[in-house]
Amino acid sequence: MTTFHSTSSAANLSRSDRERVCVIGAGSSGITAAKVLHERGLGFDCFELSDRVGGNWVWGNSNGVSATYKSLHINTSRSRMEFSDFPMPEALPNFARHDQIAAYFDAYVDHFGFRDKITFNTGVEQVHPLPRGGFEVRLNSGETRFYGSVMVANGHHWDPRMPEPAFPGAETFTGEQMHSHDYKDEQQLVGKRVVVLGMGNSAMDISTDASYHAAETYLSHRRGVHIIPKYVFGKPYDEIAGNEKIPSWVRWPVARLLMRAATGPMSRYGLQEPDHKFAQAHPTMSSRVLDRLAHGAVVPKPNIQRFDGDDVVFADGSRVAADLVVYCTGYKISFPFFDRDFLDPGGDNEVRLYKRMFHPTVPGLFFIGLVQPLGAIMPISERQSELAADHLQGRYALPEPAEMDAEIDRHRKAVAKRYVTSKRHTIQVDFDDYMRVLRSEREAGARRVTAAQANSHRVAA
Ligand SMILES: NC(=O)C1=CN([C@@H]2O[C@H](COP(=O)(O)OP(=O)(O)OC[C@H]3O[C@@H](n4cnc5c(N)ncnc54)[C@H](OP(=O)(O)O)[C@@H]3O)[C@@H](O)[C@H]2O)C=CC1
Repeated sequence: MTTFHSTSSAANLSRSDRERVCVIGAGSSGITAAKVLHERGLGFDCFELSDRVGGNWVWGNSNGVSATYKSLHINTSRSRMEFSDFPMPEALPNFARHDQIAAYFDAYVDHFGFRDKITFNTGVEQVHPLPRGGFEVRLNSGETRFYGSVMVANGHHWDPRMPEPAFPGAETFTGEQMHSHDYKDEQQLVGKRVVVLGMGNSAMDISTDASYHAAETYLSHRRGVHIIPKYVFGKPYDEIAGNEKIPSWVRWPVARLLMRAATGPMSRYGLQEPDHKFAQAHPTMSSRVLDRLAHGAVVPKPNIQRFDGDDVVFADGSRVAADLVVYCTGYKISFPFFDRDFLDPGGDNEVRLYKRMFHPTVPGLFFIGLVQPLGAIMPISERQSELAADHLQGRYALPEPAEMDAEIDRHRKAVAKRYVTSKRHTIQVDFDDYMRVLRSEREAGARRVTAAQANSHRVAA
């Protein structure tokens, strides 16, 4: 990673600039960061492209980048996704719909009273770390401001990843091709012969929608996954052994047995058997797709091999005529406001961050919610925001750069060992384990503060 040097002449920030934080985005992670800063009495501005909070969860969001579709229901249960100090209303279903979640986020902002700190309809266009510390931030209004710290919460499910390279014949395929990000409602599927590609949660939802509205639905996949039903033995699946006190070596073997009992092998549904164990991939959750496969309303197919006129040809040589191919092939991590030679996850989705949130060489640059958990992101963003705020208030100290680098390397090795090799897993974390890591890191950082204070007293004496 290269170190960026700003061209700005504003090398020194005023004291009030230095104490101020810029929060990028008012989605689920941005509002969490803003709420913590607000409660701690720290000065900040939060910038949001849209005219409202909620980011990805706002269907038809005016920011133009929400991935939400009309039928979307979250796949983490109410008790596991709610903020620690703001319970989700009990009247909500266990797996809430997008508009219920967006309303919950709206209510959170009003409950804690920081809406006036969010500047709506305003994008952050550029962030330059300054050589002597702090950041120059340019807004799409043309205004430039200076901040001591930046909390990046721009999300990582908005920049579509198309198959790379494109399948042979894609340029002459006579049907329509689109990414799941452009799927908004069932009208786009009505009466069509649809091929859905992928085995993540977008593919499950869209193939299920298609099975009710399209003429034919095919689910094409290059790798099998363990599809998890939303309820297992009458309980939301994520409540079973979901507790940060339970280590993952206990949690996952138990979960594996339960899931195996609940669904049986994936080949019974005509799908490929996974080449990995349960919890070695980002979880794919859907009770409904299993039914639709069992009903023959969704027809499983191997990966797309090529296109031929209006035919989609699959890896096993079978072919179907199709009107629409929906690529549910995931997302790129993108920071359009950073110079590429400063920070660019590129096509590989790789970002080197200490404890998945601290830039190791640029003080004051924090990333909130830049993880893909086996679980919900909101409680994680909350804990990350508390840690960043502790750091800003001098209650949490980072270790030396070499130690941060070593931790990042260790983490990358562990991710490579634990998860299936895929660009979708570069920022994967195990929810309960990571929550525990953040808790113990908070304590470790507090001890570093005490040690540094003791040291400086010794030097002064
Ligand atoms: N209901 C909900 O709450 C929903 C949540 N989500 C979340 O949004 C995020 C994004 O999900 P999603 O959009 O499904 O994307 P994912 O990244 O999770 O999944 C992408 C899928 O596409 C496959 N793929 C990628 N590239 C290719 C290729 N070139 N050829 C063939 N297959 C390919 C991947 O296979 P491989 O594994 O081999 O790389 C994987 O099966 C996830 O965190 C998900 O949980 C999404 C939809 C609904």
